[in-house]
Amino acid sequence: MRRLRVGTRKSQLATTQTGDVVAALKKERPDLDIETVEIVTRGDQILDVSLSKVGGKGLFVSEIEKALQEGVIDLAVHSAKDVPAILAQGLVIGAIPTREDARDLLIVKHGQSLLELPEGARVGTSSLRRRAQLLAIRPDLEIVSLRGNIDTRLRKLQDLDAIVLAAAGIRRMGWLTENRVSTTGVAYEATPLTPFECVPAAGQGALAIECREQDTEVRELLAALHDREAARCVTAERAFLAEVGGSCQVPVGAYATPSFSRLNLTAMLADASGNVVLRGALMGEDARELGRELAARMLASGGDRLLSMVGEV
Ligand SMILES: NCc1[nH]cc(CCC(=O)O)c1CC(=O)O
Repeated sequence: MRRLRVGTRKSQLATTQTGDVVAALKKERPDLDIETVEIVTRGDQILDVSLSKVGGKGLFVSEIEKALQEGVIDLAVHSAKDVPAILAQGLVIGAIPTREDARDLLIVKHGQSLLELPEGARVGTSSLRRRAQLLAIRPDLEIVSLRGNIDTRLRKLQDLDAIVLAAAGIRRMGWLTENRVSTTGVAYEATPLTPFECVPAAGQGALAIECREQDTEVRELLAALHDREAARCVTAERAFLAEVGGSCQVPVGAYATPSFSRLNLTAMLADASGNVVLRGALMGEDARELGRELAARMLASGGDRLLSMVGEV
């Protein structure tokens, strides 16, 4: 086996996640020579503009995909929710490891729940999906744009009443114990938002390891890290996303859970103000088909009009 080069973004979360995957690979194959290659993406460089304005989450992934295509790296570890619905030419998701908590976490400065936050409280998030769903429950909130890595965002809570982050990232960093988020010098109370309050983003909480389609050696190696159940759920969610044409310019959520041999998929489409939140749920056997079918039904029952309004917000 040749030497393996693993690509990662440079953020603390990305390098931690990549470190976990590299450790798992080394355990599987102690003989491998594995090198980590840090790649600075445009998404990491442009921090002063909201993602929905600069072209979406693909910005975190496209440079890394190029490095894969060119053979500069052999595999890349992504947060599954940052991976666009359609991959670059010649690339595949070689493995989806066991999923972490998929929920969003409301992290509050003074320990209240979403319903207890004071009138007009300032809540930081740049995600249109989170914004719409928070405003649907609490229209009085002032949603403040918040970008940067999760460590940066946690620091910005200093000037706000609450922020929303994915539970998975905080947990993987080792900063979440019970309902408490603590990192250097700060500790805050946190409450998970249920998927009924806030449908998570497609793939949230899961990692996606991308590689070249033709690279059978790497694909065989990655099969050892694959979690079939997590992959089925993420596949259904991503099929929904692909069908609605979603990037993070659209408030869209999709979350699947296994239910015996079937999957239960819940999805959400909204306008950015949270005035209209369309939810749907469907069960099915085939993950891809389920995602497509729920998307088709929700688009047909008003979702298509919601999506066409998004540019106007
Ligand atoms: N877009 C940034 C991003 N990509 C993945 C995660 C969290 C970890 C995950 O969902 O696996 C985050 C931060 C956040 O939304 O809080």
